[in-house]
Amino acid sequence: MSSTLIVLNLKTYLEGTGEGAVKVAQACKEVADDSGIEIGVAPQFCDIYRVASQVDLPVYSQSLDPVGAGSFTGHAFVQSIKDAGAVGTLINHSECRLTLANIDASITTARNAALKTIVCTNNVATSAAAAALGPDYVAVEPPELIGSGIPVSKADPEVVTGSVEAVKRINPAVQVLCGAGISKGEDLAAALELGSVGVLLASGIVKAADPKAALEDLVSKV
Ligand SMILES: O=C[C@H](O)COP(=O)(O)O
Repeated sequence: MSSTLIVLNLKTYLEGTGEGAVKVAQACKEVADDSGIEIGVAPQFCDIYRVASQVDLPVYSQSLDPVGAGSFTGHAFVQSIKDAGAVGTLINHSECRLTLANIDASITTARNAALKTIVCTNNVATSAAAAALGPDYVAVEPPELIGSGIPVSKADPEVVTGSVEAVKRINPAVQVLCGAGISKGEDLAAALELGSVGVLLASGIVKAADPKAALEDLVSKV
């Protein structure tokens, strides 16, 4: 496997019993095996167990709550997420934003459970702030480009290079992903050219008529 990382966020695009998530995850696994590029998938909470137990690929939670075992209701409990088979979690996605204090607490909670952490950010300043909290990855995504089909690597390359530079300056151990509008091989190649180590993406693959073909195109230029 190369050090490039692709994380496919299924958001709430797939309705039904979770079979759709398993099918997309299986396509990710096949393309990862063929390309040698690590591909992870972030399904709905309730599909983590189904996906992780049926497909041998890294599964991420779409978020988690910084609560321990005990008197907490309606929270995404880290130990349940881990026991369901997740290896990591997104934190502070643009569609599930947290306060800075809760981002910090979520990173600590995930790290204590040995889950990888991907903190999403919306600009260079928040990438710098996130890097100071020491996650494994910062994933910079301008919200206006999310789901737009317009790749961040073309529309706003400076937010990627600026985040890479800021993160490196603040905490060189943190790696940078980028996302928003990424769907094609040229988008991933451009993202890597800009200094990120991979991409966080969703609609371009999940909503494609043939997600496996879309994934094959995504990795075709690396
Ligand atoms: O989590 C994924 C990002 O929000 C990007 O979404 P998108 O690929 O649909 O633009």
